[in-house]
Amino acid sequence: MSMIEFHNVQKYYGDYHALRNINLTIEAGETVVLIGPSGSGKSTLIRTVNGLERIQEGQLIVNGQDLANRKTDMNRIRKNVGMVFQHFNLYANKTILENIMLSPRIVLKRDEEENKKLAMSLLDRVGLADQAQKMPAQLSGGQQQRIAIARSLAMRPKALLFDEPTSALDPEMIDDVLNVMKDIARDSSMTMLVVTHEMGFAREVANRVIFMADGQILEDDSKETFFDGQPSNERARQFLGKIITH
Ligand SMILES: Nc1ncnc2c1ncn2[C@@H]1O[C@H](COP(=O)(O)OP(=O)(O)OP(=O)(O)O)[C@@H](O)[C@H]1O
Repeated sequence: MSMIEFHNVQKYYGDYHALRNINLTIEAGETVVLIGPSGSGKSTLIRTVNGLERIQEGQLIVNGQDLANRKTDMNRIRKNVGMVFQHFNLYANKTILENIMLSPRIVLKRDEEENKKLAMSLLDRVGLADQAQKMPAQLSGGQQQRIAIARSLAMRPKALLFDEPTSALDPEMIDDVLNVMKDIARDSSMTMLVVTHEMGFAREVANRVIFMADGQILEDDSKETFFDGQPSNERARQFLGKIITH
């Protein structure tokens, strides 16, 4: 069974056709990078995968569940599919440790001691074990984003969605966040769908690169084809030329 399957998916905002006949299959363990110009539908596509946006037509199967079916339990989907946003979205009035422990405690009813142990090991994994008792506002943007990633991992999801996770960060913080993401991508049990313009990340750890424009997928290549062989689609080639700086 594939982790994520789009079959002829259509998504509208009112009259606006935001996703046009999306067909896409992502296998468990794959790291897929989604690129494309502003307004091409990247966020919309990624947000349909955990039900933040509903689709109007077609079939979308995530972890074996059909998201087009209104009876599908979205909480179950969100337990298995985590999301990291551009603006971290940490709970401002809770400590870093509490931010990580909250959902597993409430949603998974994880034992308190085990929950704390896992939270501390995740803080260690993102290089911030010494920040456990701080409040989010005391941390830099890059540190907050690494906490948001640790918080997603604490649910032990099967898939993680990243929506431009480094685009709100100061340049000097970006590498620390990308290094954490690369570490997760190398873990073959995690499926990752990442909207980013960080082509270094894509070159290093992506299995595939997908190019979207006007709500359509115009190119879906292995990273080798995409970066070395040149994409066959003209717009994808032009876009790539613009975002890769040598
Ligand atoms: N809630 C909404 N209501 C109406 N239109 C929307 C909504 N969300 C997005 N859109 C429109 O859908 C189109 C695709 O938006 P989306 O945010 O998915 O693009 P994107 O490729 O992620 O862009 P960016 O790189 O700028 O974030 C845009 O034209 C946008 O204005």
